[in-house]
Amino acid sequence: MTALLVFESMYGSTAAIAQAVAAGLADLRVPTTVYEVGVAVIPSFSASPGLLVIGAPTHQRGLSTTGTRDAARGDVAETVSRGDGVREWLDQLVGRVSGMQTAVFDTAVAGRLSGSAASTIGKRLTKAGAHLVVPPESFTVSGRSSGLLPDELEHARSWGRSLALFAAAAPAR
Ligand SMILES: Cc1cc2nc3c(=O)[nH]c(=O)nc-3n(C[C@H](O)[C@H](O)[C@H](O)COP(=O)(O)O)c2cc1C
Repeated sequence: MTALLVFESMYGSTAAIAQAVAAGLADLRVPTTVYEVGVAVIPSFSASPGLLVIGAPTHQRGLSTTGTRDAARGDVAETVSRGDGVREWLDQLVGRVSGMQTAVFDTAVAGRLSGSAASTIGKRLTKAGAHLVVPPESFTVSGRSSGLLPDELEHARSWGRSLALFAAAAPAR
């Protein structure tokens, strides 16, 4: 099995989680290609990855929009993602994911009211017929642009290892 991981990130935290998840998959011998969403091609039916993993920062309790990305771009000299985000990438993807094994994650601040980009992505994928091998996962940042809480990279690597196990155990579709 191989995996494709596509992420969006403004300040770098979701990018760092993406690399740690890929390292966890690699720990269990699942080669994983990681792409920032702006350069990620849409997987085709003929070249479908065994597992598609998608991650994004939580903005306004869900996926980023042009407006929230512009707001983030006002905070720093350069953001990691410079164009469209996962929301727009999913618009192109949803017709092609029926039966695909997927997993989704986000970064968010701690709290009951923070919302979850991963939950939004997961709903769109399952509605389009994809299978989530594990529930959506959130990794916690300490604030809007102040980075990940300690231990979140190890949490992400461990989640990556669990993805490899669940994807391998899932029935063929
Ligand atoms: C415009 C904007 C809106 C945000 N809204 C939320 C939110 O509703 N809930 C939340 O948990 N975090 C929110 N955040 C904080 C982001 O989750 C945080 O910036 C992100 O996890 C950092 O990841 P990144 O470094 O990959 O961009 C918001 C950030 C921005 C810039």
